Amino acid sequence: MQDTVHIDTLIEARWIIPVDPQQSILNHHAIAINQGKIIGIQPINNAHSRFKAREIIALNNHALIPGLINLHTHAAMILMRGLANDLPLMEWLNKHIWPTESRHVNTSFVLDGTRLACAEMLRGGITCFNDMYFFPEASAQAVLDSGMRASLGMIAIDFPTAYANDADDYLAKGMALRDRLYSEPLLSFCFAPHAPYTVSDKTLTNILTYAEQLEVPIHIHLHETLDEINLSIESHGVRPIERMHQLGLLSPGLIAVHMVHLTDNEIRLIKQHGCHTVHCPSSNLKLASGFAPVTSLLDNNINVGLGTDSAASNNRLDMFEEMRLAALLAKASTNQADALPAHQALEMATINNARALGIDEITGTLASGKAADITAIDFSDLHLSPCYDPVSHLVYAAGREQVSHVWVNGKMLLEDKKLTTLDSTQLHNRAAYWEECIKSTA
Ligand SMILES: CSC[C@H]1O[C@@H](n2cnc3c(O)ncnc32)[C@H](O)[C@@H]1O
Ligand SMILES: [Zn+2]
Repeated sequence: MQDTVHIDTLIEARWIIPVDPQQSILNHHAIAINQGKIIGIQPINNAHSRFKAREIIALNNHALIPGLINLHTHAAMILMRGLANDLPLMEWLNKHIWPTESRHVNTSFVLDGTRLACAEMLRGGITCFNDMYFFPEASAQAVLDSGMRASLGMIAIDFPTAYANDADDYLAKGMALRDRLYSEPLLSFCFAPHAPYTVSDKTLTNILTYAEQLEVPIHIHLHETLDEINLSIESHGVRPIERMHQLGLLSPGLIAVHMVHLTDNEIRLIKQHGCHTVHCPSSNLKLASGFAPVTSLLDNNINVGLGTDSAASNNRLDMFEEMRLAALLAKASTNQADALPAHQALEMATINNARALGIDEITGTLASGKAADITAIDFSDLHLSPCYDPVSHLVYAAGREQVSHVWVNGKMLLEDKKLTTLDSTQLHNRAAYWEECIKSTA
């Protein structure tokens, strides 16, 4: 007879989907959580004899999955959602987004925008995101307020903004922030040079040196559009991936976002160097950037994660949408119905993303010893009944509206669809304020 173990929380569920290659789906099991960590996953009856929980949450018609991770976003840009639509990337950036950013983006914009984005992401079952934006100290504050996990970009872009004067200033500010918040358990950092067309060789080389010293990943937009590739050939004589290769940036520390226009040789290089890639299907479709060769990347055992990009180009921060689109696009673009099956889409949104961020020992699957970053999906709606395969429903039939509960590091941040850390009324008021500001200068 084993001793009873006193724990914080026991969550019972109809299905537990660990997204762990060693584990299949578990029916009528419970997850035991103590001090922020998963300490056991057992059949419900066994769990009750083994654990005495301060709080028991019975989710009898729900699935529990690892918290979804958004591997590429610019959270604060949610305040520009719907501002400029139906445009290709360069026109969208040059004529609309960059002028608006230059007029309005400051600490308070980023704080309000990132809080609003955290609210949307939590309501959609996202527990962690990888961000790239100006004033990351304000993003950090919003993330801490929300209780989410995040990786923040130490950004660099070779033009001055209200945030920094030049590349060295951007990097100094980013690294000072990292030094200050280094011990925050839910925060991590990436270097985030914006893109090949906005960052010089010198800045990229400096970033590489710092990234190697500090053992921090580099997060960059890469091969997003044909315009980007043509610009690189005009300015540098080579395509962007070749340039990154020449500069020494291709490595397992690189998180390359978009990766839309790739030759076989470029795929070989990415594989050889163990780079991580991020597929952003909605953003690529909406900006007409093209179709990333995701199936070829996966067939070459390249790690492919999933991201939303910003709410200004997507226009949602919805990882259910990205999983479904990734799966459907892979099938249509290869004429293979078995390309990118549902479970693989779920892996991309969880463990693949955690691996890219170097936090796969902490999160990305449901297993004993990992942080309790958990998303519960309610299967009671009519469109999810009957259910032969919960993973199929998660990717092809369910949506973020079915997310009922979210825990990060054992703390419940969404309870019965209600945010526990962020104030929705305040978020509405601040969004209305920014709408007026931006409209007044349009
Ligand atoms: C240096 S902060 C981030 C910078 O990136 C811009 N941005 C947003 N979405 C995209 C995209 O899809 N491709 C390239 N750049 C993008 C954003 O407006 C900020 O200026
Ligand atoms: Zn982006």
